[in-house]
Amino acid sequence: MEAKSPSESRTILTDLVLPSETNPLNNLFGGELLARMDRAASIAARRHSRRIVVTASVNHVAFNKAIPLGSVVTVEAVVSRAFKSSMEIYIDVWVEDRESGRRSKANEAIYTFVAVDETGTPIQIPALEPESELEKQRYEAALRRKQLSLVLAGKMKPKEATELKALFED
Ligand SMILES: CCCCCCCCCCCCCCCC(=O)SCCNC(=O)CCNC(=O)[C@H](O)C(C)(C)COP(=O)(O)OP(=O)(O)OC[C@H]1O[C@@H](n2cnc3c(N)ncnc32)[C@H](O)[C@@H]1OP(=O)(O)O
Repeated sequence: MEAKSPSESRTILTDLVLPSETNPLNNLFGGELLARMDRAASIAARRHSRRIVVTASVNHVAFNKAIPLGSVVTVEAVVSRAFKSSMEIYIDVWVEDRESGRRSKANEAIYTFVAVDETGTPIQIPALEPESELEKQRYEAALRRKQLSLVLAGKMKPKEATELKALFED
């Protein structure tokens, strides 16, 4: 199976914040943003694997900035590392200033998707070859995040999480 580059999975969704999608402070609901991120991430995972994909885990979400009603929001998802059947998807959320058009980073998230066959059994996917410096950094750190996610899910013993342990031993 031929390795793929992150740009082959990059998925960009741009949409408005409508009144029905806001909280009492007139900012975008967290749940609405999670849904937009899940949608973009699933397309990125599908583009990388060309298989049926399912969300295995939401590893990290940070709501750093509230996103006001009427904002133009861009959700950018890309595969940051591919393992055997699972993929880490890194999501950056940008908000566009209505006056200047300048984009600022509002949130980010990290999801894990697994490629499966028609019976729901995990299936082998192509490797990922990072190219830019940022892609390489995210690729390197992805194994630690996978181990942390597996430990939290009770699917890996902490003592087996060697990459994760190394982080605390530096
Ligand atoms: C083409 C362009 C246009 C496309 C245009 C249309 C595209 C449009 C696409 C629509 C796509 C809709 C996308 C909906 C996405 C949902 O919303 S799916 C619904 C929510 N998710 C689910 O229902 C999943 C339910 N869970 C499961 O089915 C199983 O637990 C899983 C995820 C398949 C894993 O199964 P398992 O028996 O644990 O299998 P196991 O072999 O142990 O693990 C498999 C891999 O997952 C990893 N893993 C398992 N759990 C975790 C965890 N908690 N954390 C991290 N990794 C984990 C394992 O480490 C392993 O990784 P690899 O070493 O193989 O890489």
